[in-house]
Amino acid sequence: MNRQLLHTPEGVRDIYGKEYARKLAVEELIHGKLRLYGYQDIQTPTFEFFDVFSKEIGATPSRELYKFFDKEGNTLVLRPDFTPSMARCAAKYFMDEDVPIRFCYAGNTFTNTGNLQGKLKEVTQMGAELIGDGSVEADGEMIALVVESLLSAGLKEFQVSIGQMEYFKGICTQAGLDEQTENELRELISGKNIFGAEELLTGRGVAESYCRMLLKVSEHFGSVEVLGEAKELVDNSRSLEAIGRLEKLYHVLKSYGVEKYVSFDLGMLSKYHYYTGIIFKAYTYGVGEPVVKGGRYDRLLGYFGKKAPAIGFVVVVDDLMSALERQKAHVGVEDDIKILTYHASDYEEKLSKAKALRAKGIRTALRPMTEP
Ligand SMILES: N[C@@H](Cc1c[nH]c[nH+]1)C(=O)O
Repeated sequence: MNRQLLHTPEGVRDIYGKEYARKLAVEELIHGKLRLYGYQDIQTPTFEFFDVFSKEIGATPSRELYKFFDKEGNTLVLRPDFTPSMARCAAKYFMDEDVPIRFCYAGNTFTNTGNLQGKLKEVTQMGAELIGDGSVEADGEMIALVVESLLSAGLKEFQVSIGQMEYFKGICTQAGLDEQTENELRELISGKNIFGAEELLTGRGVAESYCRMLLKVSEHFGSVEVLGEAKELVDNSRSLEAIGRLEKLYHVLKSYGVEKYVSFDLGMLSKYHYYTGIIFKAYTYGVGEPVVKGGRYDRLLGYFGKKAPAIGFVVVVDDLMSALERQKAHVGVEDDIKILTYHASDYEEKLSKAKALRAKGIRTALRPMTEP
């Protein structure tokens, strides 16, 4: 037999038995929360036209996409990220809607990354998107929903770290950075490579005072006090408004009673360029990657022809499962199955017994008796 046939490629895996039962149970708990907040299920296709994830969208870099062709020669892409698909879908079916719409969804995403760190290339994500509401209350609802979703899944210790793209962008604009420098700097700062960032800024001749402000961005993380400190350092209106918004958000989060799960990090910058306001990530111990990622993307729908602010997040279910497993906090699953064995002679009798048990909600499977 060809043993190779039994293997899956690098970065994808089978999930079965108890592990899968637990994953489904967690998905159901989170789904319950999303529905409770009034989010409606939506399903978009697993693959889309390449343009939905193109460079202008600011989504996953092209080299990380799984691309293929259809018979007509169109380039198709396995979705690496739900957000552009949701934006496309909202623009298509809710073009004239002016009341906020709430979508929730679950499915797998695919990224063709290197084989480093044993990262999965196919992961299950569950998410929610609130489209058409640009308010700080909408930001608050999203963060509260993240907290409640994680709690409902059985996670107890986690932190939702909140950043604001506009704070950083405000300083970049004031410092007169071109787009390329801004992008390079964003990557260095997100990777906490401060030496690299300093080298870049001095190399590009950025004024000393702006260099200081930009390099300081990565130091503004921690509890709500960091907002005051960050405000002291800047004098451009864009960055100041960003801080003002975070202060209001903190107030909303206190009303939800979730502030103890929240911290701030102004150096948090996403690899996605479609974010325009707050961005956030939830971390817990046991996994290096965030278990939740999200943010505001007020201009993305415009790309698909609908002007509407939007905010959303995804729970990376596979990473959440790893964390729950390591923390020994996994949900209990009922996996008792009653097995009824039968001979050819008593099949009818066993079948009616199985039917009666199933009618009572008892999981029952029939199995032919194997002769010794
Ligand atoms: N799709 C984003 C998360 C998100 C959902 N909605 C807005 N942001 C990600 O994968 O990081």
